[in-house]
Amino acid sequence: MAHEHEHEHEFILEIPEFEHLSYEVEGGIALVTLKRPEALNALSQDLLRELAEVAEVIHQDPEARVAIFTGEGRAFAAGADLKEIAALKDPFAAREYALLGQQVFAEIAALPIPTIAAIHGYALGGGLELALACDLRVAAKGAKLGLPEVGLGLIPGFGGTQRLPRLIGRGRALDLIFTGRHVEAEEALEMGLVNRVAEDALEEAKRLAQKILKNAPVALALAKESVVRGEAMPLSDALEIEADLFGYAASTEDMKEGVKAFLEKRPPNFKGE
Ligand SMILES: C/C=C/C(=O)SCCNC(=O)CCNC(=O)[C@H](O)C(C)(C)COP(=O)(O)OP(=O)(O)OC[C@H]1O[C@@H](n2cnc3c(N)ncnc32)[C@H](O)[C@@H]1OP(=O)(O)O
Repeated sequence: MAHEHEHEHEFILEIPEFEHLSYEVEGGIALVTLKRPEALNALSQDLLRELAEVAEVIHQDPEARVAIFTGEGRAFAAGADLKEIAALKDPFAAREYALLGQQVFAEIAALPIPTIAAIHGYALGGGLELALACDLRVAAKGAKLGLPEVGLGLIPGFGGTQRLPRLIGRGRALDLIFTGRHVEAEEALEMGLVNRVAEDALEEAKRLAQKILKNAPVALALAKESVVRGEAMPLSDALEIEADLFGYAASTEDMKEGVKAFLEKRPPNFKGE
């Protein structure tokens, strides 16, 4: 233990060797790129497990202040891997499969930093469900989003029946779930399914991340925590949490700096403390 003690100020982040995705961080932005372009980034169990690992890396990486999820090739992700779904032996195996996807996406949804899905090409089924586990969605013009599962005799099983109605309302969600239709970026924007539409989704997601990065890091984490925890509670309890987290935010050095900078008519210099 003495040895560990000597190095207590050194923190070495171990990044696993990923096979089906890549992870890089630049200027506070963590970029996760799905890398199964030959299958339109279909979410195999191996890829899902790597997504869980990368969520853990993001959690631990002090350099990662906003995360963007994107896909290599011509799609964000065309859903769960249908070859693997075809091989599921019985309802129990299929239930485990849904639970795996749900757990992985729950870990992404619970990340303490803002997350953005940069969607181009297709975000279908599990691919859209991954995007729904992110805080924000940016779509490229021409992108197609949908939950086509009922056309395969399935239902959305990686959180789609829960996160979609919470995001866009029950009526609009059931329209997409019952018809399985693909909505284009512009319609997705109208229904509140995406936050922004641009020529280049990744560039726009990076611009959005830059705007977010100007703000106080602890405040961002607390704001997200308040929204996420509040969703699962009655309003009166959730408001209490909001007040507690507001109290916490008000005790940070960044709050002092933010208010001081405003009064001195200069941009703030936040330290994340
Ligand atoms: C709980 C979650 C459940 C689910 O997510 S269920 C799955 C929901 N998703 C879907 O149903 C979408 C399936 N994919 C498609 O409908 C089509 O693709 C597209 C409309 C997205 C694109 O069509 P096109 O441009 O003609 O490309 P292509 O030749 O179909 O796809 C290129 C390669 O990608 C493979 N692929 C696409 N989606 C999946 C998938 N979801 N699972 C496994 N493989 C997939 C194909 O098979 C093919 O591969 P090869 O070149 O070897 O024929």
